[in-house]
Amino acid sequence: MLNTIAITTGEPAGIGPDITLMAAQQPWDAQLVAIGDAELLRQRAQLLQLDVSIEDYQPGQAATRHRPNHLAVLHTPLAEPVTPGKLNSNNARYVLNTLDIAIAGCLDGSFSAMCTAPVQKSVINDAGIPFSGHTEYLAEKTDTEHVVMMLATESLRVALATTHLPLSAVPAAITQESLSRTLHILHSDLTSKFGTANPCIAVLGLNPHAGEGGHLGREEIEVIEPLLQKLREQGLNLIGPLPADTAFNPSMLEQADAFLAMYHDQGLPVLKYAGFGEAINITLGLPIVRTSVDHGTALDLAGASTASDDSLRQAINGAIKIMSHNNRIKGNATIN
Ligand SMILES: NC(=O)c1ccc[n+]([C@@H]2O[C@H](COP(=O)([O-])OP(=O)(O)OC[C@H]3O[C@@H](n4cnc5c(N)ncnc54)[C@H](O)[C@@H]3O)[C@@H](O)[C@H]2O)c1
Ligand SMILES: N[C@H](C(=O)O)[C@H](O)COP(=O)(O)O
Repeated sequence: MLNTIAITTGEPAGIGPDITLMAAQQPWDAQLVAIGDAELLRQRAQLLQLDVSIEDYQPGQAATRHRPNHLAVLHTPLAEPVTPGKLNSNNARYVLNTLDIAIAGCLDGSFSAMCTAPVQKSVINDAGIPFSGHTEYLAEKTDTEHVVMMLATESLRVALATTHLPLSAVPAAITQESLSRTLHILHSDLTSKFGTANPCIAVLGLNPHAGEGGHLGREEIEVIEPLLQKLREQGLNLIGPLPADTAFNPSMLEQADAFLAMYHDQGLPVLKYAGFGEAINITLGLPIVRTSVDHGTALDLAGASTASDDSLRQAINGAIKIMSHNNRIKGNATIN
């Protein structure tokens, strides 16, 4: 079956339109449908001197394999014209409209997966719409109580126990209930989406040196370790809580299928240092498949021909791989 992947083109003043057009230049074993303003994409292609023909996509039309240098666009109108690099909060609703269309299409089966180009969280909030990130927005719009953000390269996967919240709010958000849900989702999605049976998960501590036996914080002793022990008894393969500074050592990198960091900037700098531009962001625990780039809107590069589309291409490939894995599992389930 040919998969149809919706690509939300992200913040219109950023590099989302640019990298979508760049990725459209190559063949894909899927149908790609960009969700964004068709005229914006035409103008950006002209500015970047990319020979990509923008074609109208109508919802429900038969799926056809992506043709290089063509881009099917489900036209979603901007509120106001865009200057690359210049944010305009009047276009914030447009950005959310593109996400809503992709989510609805994934839920009703029109799309097999969605792949998101970066959005500028600040300008959406400036428009008066509270917005923490795609991860939280997707959870809310799909009525999913708990999701997990995971970024992955070919050789390293880092998931987060907490996502976009101020550092001062992190300790209170690390509860046994939340950690337990996160670890169950991580365990189950590493198996179902990545084919890793009985995945080994290395869990980081919250405090320096994982609390140094309680002298540098007690969350490891009071919250994390007892929970890990309980989950081990339920069969999860868990290591930790590990001191975060030494957790990413060669032996642990060899052993662990994924790392769980307690907060955004504990885990993501390591991952992005290891593979910025090649990593992808996957939301685990959703009823739909969503992958994304590992970078932001790069306003400084919009319309300038210097942005790389590597991470978007990886994100599209990641979605295709997850879907083929899901299909294999469904096939096996039918045979068994
Ligand atoms: N998936 C997403 O929607 C997503 C992800 C990360 C950040 N953001 C948002 O993006 C905005 C800007 O964030 P930031 O400045 O921290 O990060 P950024 O990734 O936009 O930029 C960091 C640096 O990396 C460079 N860069 C980024 N993407 C690149 C690419 N594809 N090719 C070449 N160079 C690239 C930029 O030019 C800049 O120098 C923020 O609002 C942030 O929340 C969104
Ligand atoms: N935390 C992500 C990163 O650093 O790459 C980024 O902010 C995107 O998050 P969402 O996918 O939730 O928008």
